[in-house]
Amino acid sequence: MSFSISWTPLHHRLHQTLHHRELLPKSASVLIAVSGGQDSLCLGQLLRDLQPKWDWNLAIAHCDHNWTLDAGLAEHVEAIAQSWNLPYYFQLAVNLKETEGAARTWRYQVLTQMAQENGFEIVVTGHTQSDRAETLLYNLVRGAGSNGLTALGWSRPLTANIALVRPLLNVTRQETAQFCQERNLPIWDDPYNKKLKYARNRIRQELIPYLETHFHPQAAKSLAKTAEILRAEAEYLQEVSEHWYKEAVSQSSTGNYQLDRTVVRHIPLALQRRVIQQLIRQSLNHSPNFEQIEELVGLLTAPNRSQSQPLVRGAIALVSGNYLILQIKMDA
Ligand SMILES: Nc1ncnc2c1ncn2[C@@H]1O[C@H](COP(=O)(O)OP(=O)(O)OP(=O)(O)O)[C@@H](O)[C@H]1O
Repeated sequence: MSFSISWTPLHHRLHQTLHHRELLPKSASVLIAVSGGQDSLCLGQLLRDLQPKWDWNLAIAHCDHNWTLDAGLAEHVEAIAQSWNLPYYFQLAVNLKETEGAARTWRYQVLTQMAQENGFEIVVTGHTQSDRAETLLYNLVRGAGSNGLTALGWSRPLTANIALVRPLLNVTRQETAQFCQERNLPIWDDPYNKKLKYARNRIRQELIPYLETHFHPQAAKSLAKTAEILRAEAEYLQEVSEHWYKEAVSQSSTGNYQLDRTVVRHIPLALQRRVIQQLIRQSLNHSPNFEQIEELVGLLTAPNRSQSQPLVRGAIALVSGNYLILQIKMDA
């Protein structure tokens, strides 16, 4: 049986966002990552409502952490998928550490694999504007460059053929809660959300309310806006630095990656740092920290034969004439 529902302002906003940003093409196969929480339930319901206009092939995915406090959650999400008449995919974790980081890494691996094995081109998550603000603060206090502060983009590739899309980044958590209430969606009350030992929860429940009470009533919205501005700037810088990296990089006769210092020495510092970051990533498969990058920036103008402290796996950067060479230890 098919019936149409009338669209709310939230439906229209999502529809327009999807058009403007070209996030979910018509007739695409879309796997909706549903945690059982208000944001992903709201996303699932909205996409179902918009489906007749877009002709997507929708399905639900749930990753079961297999943690004690999650007992019953997977069945709850499965029942929702059934009531929505959508295929349901799920994966059970084995001995997953009870930390935010471990859970997140595992979930993205599982979602990617589910999409790959079942022919989905896009995985969507229910991340909201509120998540974006929290992520920005979380990364800011740890010390981040514009990449870290761009905090959750609208889309990124998971593999060459599969994209991760976050369609609700201009929707607040308050709006998703209200939508779920209006549509009577059965939100799973996640006990882990209440645990203040998790940094994200403390930011959500203590820091943001504090900022909104004492500094700016729309602090979360402003932070999300900053993330949006920084994202475009970071993308631009990345594009330019990739150009310079290609200009400067080569491989020595022994196969080590090297930069031509005469090329990199005169470009702006912001680009030097990114070029060096890329050199270390490509040759050592390692994301360098700020101090490691700064040390190598210093070598761009250092005398011949200068060298860095050992980097990861004992590799060092060495100045040889015009070149800054990353030397990987053969026995590493
Ligand atoms: N167990 C799960 N199964 C399927 N999808 C999930 C699960 N947990 C989270 N998600 C998806 O990820 C979105 C964000 O969830 P949450 O904020 O809990 O994750 P997070 O670890 O903070 O993510 P990130 O670090 O990517 O921000 C949810 O809206 C949902 O789409």
